[in-house]
Amino acid sequence: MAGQHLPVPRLEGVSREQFMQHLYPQDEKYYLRSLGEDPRKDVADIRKQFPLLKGDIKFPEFFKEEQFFSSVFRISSPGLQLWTHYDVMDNLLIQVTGKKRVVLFSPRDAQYLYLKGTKSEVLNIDNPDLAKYPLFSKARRYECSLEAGDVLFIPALWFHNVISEEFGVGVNIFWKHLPSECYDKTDTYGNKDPTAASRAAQILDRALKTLAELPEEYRDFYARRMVLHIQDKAYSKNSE
Ligand SMILES: O=C(O)CCC(=O)C(=O)O
Ligand SMILES: [Fe+2]
Repeated sequence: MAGQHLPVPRLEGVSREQFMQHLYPQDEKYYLRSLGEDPRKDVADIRKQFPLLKGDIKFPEFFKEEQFFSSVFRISSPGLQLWTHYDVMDNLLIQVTGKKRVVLFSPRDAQYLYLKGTKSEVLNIDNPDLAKYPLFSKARRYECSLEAGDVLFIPALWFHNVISEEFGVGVNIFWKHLPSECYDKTDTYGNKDPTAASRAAQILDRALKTLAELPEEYRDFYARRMVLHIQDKAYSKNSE
């Protein structure tokens, strides 16, 4: 617009570096996790959402095509950390560029991880608050470093915590290890518990409400007996 003065950024006292840092902060954290066409209904498939990359991606032949669940494009900024969580599908995590540290915990160590849903409440796994999370010190950590070209197999239910040590591009592939009908049909992220597990958890909630009808001393006694019954009937016999 002729004659009109447009606002010019005031740069007095600000170096070019400072200004650039303001526009493109180096410590900015970002994370791309690709989604399906309709994120609520469709699963991510990098071959569909990024057709230009299709030819560059060759899925390792570890499973049959009908077991395929999703393939997710992941881009992370340096320093980005993903909290400890589990997914319900088998997973190949492929590092394309950059470096990542992955810490894994066995599903058997779930009792030490202070879970809320699929996530651990212990966010700082390198310097945990042991006053708040005393059992965490019992969790055995398995650590590895992924560099460009590395592929990590993360079995279903194994907990993982990921730090991108550099800007990183990766792809992961989830596939079904159990028969298809065991999984929740509404799951788009690969992290909804198998339907039998969710149903059992609901029934347990009902059992707990029923136990609450008893006075504390009785409730405690019958709750302990139920724990023993669960251990006897449902724990795997080949522990460790
Ligand atoms: O590497 C990442 O950014 C996250 C990996 C992850 O959680 C997964 O593949 O399930
Ligand atoms: Fe994951």
